[in-house]
Amino acid sequence: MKALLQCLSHTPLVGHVDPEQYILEEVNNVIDEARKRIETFDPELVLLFSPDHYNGFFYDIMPSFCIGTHARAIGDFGTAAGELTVPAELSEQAAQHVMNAGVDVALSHRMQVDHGFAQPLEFLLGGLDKLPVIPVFINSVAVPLPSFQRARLLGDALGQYLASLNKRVLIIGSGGLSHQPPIPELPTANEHIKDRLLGSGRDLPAEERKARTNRVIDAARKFVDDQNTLRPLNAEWDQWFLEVIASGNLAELDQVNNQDVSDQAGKSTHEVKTWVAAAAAMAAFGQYTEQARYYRPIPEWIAGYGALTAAQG
Ligand SMILES: O=C(O)CCC(=O)/C=C/C=C(\O)C(=O)O
Ligand SMILES: [Fe+2]
Repeated sequence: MKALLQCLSHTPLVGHVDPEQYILEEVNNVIDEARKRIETFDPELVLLFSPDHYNGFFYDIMPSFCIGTHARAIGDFGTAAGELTVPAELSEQAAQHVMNAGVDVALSHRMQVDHGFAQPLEFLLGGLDKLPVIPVFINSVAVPLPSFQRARLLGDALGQYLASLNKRVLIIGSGGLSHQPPIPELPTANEHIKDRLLGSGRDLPAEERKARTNRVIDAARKFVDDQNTLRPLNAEWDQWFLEVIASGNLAELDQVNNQDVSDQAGKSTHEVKTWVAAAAAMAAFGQYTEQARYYRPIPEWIAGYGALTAAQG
């Protein structure tokens, strides 16, 4: 088996605002099982698709997609901080291959990443530096957003390249499903936040980082009490999306309209494009079959929380 697909929601709220113990245990069990499957697969390389939340990518220059040859996690919300182990040459070759395939991707020799990248590496592999990781950013919050089709084509191009390497590749999609946590938006931001979104947020003072973290925690507590304080989770949309990913009929998503997704499932639901890209990369290795699936709306995490594993065959 040359590739294994693991899609997993992330949440910065874990450990800050948690659901009831039995739900926490259920999720921990899902992660443990995913981790065991990965250990058995014994990957030599990881392809990780993740969004960012205005911690590494800003409106001074916002690419739709970016591949890193070096990446450092900032350690927000208590996630791990430090360098990822990135195979620089492979990342650069992968970027060239993607460009040759007709998908224009940015390249970063100094990528700054947040919990979107760090959390799956910690949960699934036990740390940031356990295995070589090609980090791929997909803009999922800063309009204008890339389309579902472009995310699929990005994933397909990367999968084609990795399939040629003759390595065991773990492909991870980090984020989703329906959710709309409080993330500032440029048109409605005050002057200070606007400046942060334009790039000064790259190096946030500790006090402001703390305030920002607390703001999200407060919002989660309010959301638990009243799910109309933010856009409500949409389990029906999530189940539909999971079914499409599991079926492998990814081109079905090409027609999905970004505005409809924001309206129906929440503005951060675009993070599921990491799943689309990851599944498309997996499909480039050959037909895949779903191995495991989990879904539960978890208001404490402001998330339709899900996981999906697929293997070749
Ligand atoms: O306060 C901010 O600017 C950012 C808040 C933030 O990072 C929230 C992130 C939420 C998720 O990553 C998620 O639910 O997927
Ligand atoms: Fe996120």
